[in-house]
Amino acid sequence: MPEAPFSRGAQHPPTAAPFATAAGPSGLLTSLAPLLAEWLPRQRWFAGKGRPVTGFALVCVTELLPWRADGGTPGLLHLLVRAQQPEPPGHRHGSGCGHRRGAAASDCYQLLLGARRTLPPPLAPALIGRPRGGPLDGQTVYEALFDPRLTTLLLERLRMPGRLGPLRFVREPSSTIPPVLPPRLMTAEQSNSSVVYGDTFILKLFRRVSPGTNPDLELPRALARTGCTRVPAPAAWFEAEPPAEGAGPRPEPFTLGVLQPFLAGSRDGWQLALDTLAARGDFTGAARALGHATAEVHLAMARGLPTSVLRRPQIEHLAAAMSERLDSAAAAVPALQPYRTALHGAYEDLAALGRAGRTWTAQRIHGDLHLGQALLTGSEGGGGRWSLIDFEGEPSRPLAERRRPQPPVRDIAGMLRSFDYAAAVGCHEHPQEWAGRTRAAYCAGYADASGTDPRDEPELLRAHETDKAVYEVLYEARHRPDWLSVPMTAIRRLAGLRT
Ligand SMILES: Nc1ncnc2c1ncn2[C@@H]1O[C@H](COP(=O)(O)OP(=O)(O)O)[C@@H](O)[C@H]1O
Ligand SMILES: O=P(O)(O)O[C@H]1O[C@H](CO)[C@@H](O[C@H]2O[C@H](CO)[C@@H](O)[C@H](O)[C@H]2O)[C@H](O)[C@H]1O
Repeated sequence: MPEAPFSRGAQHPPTAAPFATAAGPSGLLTSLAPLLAEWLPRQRWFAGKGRPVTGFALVCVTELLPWRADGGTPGLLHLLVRAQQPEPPGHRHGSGCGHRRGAAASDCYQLLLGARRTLPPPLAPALIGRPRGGPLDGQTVYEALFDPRLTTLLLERLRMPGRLGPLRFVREPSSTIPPVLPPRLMTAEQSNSSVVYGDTFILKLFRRVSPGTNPDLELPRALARTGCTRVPAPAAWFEAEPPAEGAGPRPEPFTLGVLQPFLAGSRDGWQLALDTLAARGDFTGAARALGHATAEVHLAMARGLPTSVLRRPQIEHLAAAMSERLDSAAAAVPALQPYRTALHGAYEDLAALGRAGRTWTAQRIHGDLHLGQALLTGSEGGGGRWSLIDFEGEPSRPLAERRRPQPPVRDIAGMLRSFDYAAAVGCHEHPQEWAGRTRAAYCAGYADASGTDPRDEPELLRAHETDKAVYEVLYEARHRPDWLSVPMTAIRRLAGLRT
């Protein structure tokens, strides 16, 4: 792929004036490639772990801040690059984020690179390397999100929207973003990267990106329009409109980052559950309130976005997709093999209900709901309030699939799986009992607010729980092999075997 145009930005925060564009610098990618090949696979958010990176292709590059050769000021480069890798073993269908050619795949990543002559000591952990040749020769290149000067500039871009080369910065007209908010990079384990500004806003930068609006922008905006206050409403965002690749059509814009209010002092449900377990406390009140909050968000999504009815063909298709995911996961994680037949049974039961004339409503859902996606502000005993975040869906699923209406029980199954995880990781002496009590409270809270008790549809719930546990097996095998036993215990239970 030829190097894409290199867009030069203004040195100061954007104005409404158009930005100048210069021709692309030759040798940029060539000089960065060996450094990125070493650095990228080490990042928590790199999705292609375990497979070599065989090359890079530039999708677009934008100079957000020009660097000075004498090292006077840092520079900031925004890149979208495709990392070329062989397909993973047992791969059936793509992530939807990348291109595929033969047995090769290439996911597109968003990179923000700082460039300075020398790195001050506090930025040492951000080092990527020193390119040889190319326009960055003589500079030190680093992860820009560690540098408060550069993350401040990003906020400025969002505060005063406009275009810069392929990038478009948008602010919700009703939102006010103050000019000076000290930034700090979040250090939590994440699938993306987030910067908190003065405890007022949080900017999430998507790392693996694909054409089309990210549901983590689309759904919170739609929920805000319905008046639902359970989800922080986007205040600003930015996207890229990269040039067409080859003779193909111009891709849809890629959502790159979303700024939303920061829920200061909040605690996430995962930490809260573990703390409660450690203190041998009761989590059922919190779970009930969380079920209530989940139902409120589901009702708002059903009001504000299209819904559909799942009849026999759609139910059979849903069951077949689950079966396919199971086969694909079992090819990648052999530990699943002994349980395949029994697990397929859950999907067959679902398909049988479809054949018998059962129908369900599908709607937009969260898509990857677990305790870590629920934030409690205030104390749960003293009138605390749950909010839900991170509507991106399961990161490894194709974007089109994540944006499709689905049965809301999919989210409920996700949260029920999370109670299982908490009981296992929190070392409860009777994990299944604790998880059972917590599940019952959550479902009861959901039923109170929605009038629908998920336990009344056992086949639907079991099929979704099984699908989620299979996803988790793959997720843990790739990201946290030490935790593989947690979803594997559930797999054995769901397959009807003793744990
Ligand atoms: N609006 C918010 N207010 C407070 N903390 C937040 C907010 N949004 C996200 N966080 C924190 O950032 C973490 C990562 O956010 P998340 O959207 O889940 O990113 P990722 O998709 O990278 O996992 C969350 O677990 C939470 O601790
Ligand atoms: O929060 P993300 O969008 O990055 O979601 C991914 O990572 C999650 C782990 O951080 C993973 O969740 C799994 O582990 C959780 C405990 O750490 C547990 O509460 C969840 O139930 C379990 O699924 C999630 O699956 C993955 O998509």
